[in-house]
Amino acid sequence: MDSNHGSPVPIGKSRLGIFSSLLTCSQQDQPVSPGKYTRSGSRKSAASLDDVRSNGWLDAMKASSPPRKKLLKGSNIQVASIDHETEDYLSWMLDYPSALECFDKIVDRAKNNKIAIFLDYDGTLSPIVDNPDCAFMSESMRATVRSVAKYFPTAIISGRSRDKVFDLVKLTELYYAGSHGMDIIGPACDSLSKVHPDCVKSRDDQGKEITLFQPAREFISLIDQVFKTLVEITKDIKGAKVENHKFCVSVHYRNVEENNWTAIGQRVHDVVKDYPRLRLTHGRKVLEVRPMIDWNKGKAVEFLLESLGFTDRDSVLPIYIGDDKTDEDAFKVLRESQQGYGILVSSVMKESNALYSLRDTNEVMKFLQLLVNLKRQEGRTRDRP
Ligand SMILES: O=P(O)(O)OC[C@H]1O[C@H](O[C@H]2O[C@H](CO)[C@@H](O)[C@H](O)[C@H]2O)[C@H](O)[C@@H](O)[C@@H]1O
Repeated sequence: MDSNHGSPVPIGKSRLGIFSSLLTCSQQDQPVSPGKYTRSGSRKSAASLDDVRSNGWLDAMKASSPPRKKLLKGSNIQVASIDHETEDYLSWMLDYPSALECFDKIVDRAKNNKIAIFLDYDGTLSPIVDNPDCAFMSESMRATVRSVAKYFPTAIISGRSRDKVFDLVKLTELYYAGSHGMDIIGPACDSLSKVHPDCVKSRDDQGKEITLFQPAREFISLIDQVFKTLVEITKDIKGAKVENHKFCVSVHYRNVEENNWTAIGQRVHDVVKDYPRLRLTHGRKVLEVRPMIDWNKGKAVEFLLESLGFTDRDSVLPIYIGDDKTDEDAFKVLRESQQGYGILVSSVMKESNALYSLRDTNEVMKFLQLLVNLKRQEGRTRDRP
């Protein structure tokens, strides 16, 4: 397991032509190198699998012994064997078992605890699309998240600005952390202001008492200045898009022709190198300029757990679902504290600090629906005479 998530990757030039020491996260869309997970089995020996992973055995066994002949999805055609890519992915699932297959095991841990749900937005609740302004979540996903929030404290933790992610999710019953956790609205909580003097008590649009925490507040004008510069220096690159997320800036190159990636990377790098208090990170076909502060999605999870009143870590089971490199900070916090579960959303093999996996947003919705059904069933059992 790569223990260096979130820390600078070794010096070298990336495909974007940037010195990778400046990138605190490595290439996102890139799957792990072939060979890391081989068709002969998992990269780890069975003996080294921990208790949680070993509960994905059934899934993993099925995965590592796929049927010799199988029906092609949606047809009656028999194929001699599944392709190598699928076989590699199934082998990868030995290390990151399906959270759907392991659902009972996951919730079993929560028997005497409350579950708290943390959700990333892009790639988790909405599929990745070319235009970030059109990354809408489906109505069925919205209804599912609304139901989840009825039974469990639920927060969205996104790289987008808090306002933008709220405009997309549109659910007032959730808590929101925007700008990679640098802009949090959580429940009112007195104890937090002792640890974080920047906490401000406020009221939301509905008049409800809330805690507002913006640890990078002093960077707002600097970020705005850098945003304007980045818009200017990328305006002649077709497909480039720059977003101002108040505490960070995103420079998208998804729609930029590949032969211009080096140019865009170099220009962004040249701007950021003049700001020692800013750092450059790398997401899914996006470069992100962020304040150099010790704060990330993992810290946002800890902050929200505390503001929700879960000071005793044994009383809560946090579940964090995300697809991005920045979500690794949250997975890592949960993994290291052995407090909850990180679930990686990925249809390609990736190194992760998560314990489980889901393939795509559809599987995320199925998982969330299972949680809701569980609570409804518990309610029916309780109400029975
Ligand atoms: O933390 P998240 O909620 O996952 O936000 C991460 C970034 O998401 C958005 O960009 C990504 O999704 C876009 C829409 O699907 C896609 O076009 C882009 O290539 C992805 O990088 C958002 O626009 C970024 O600002 C966020 O940082």
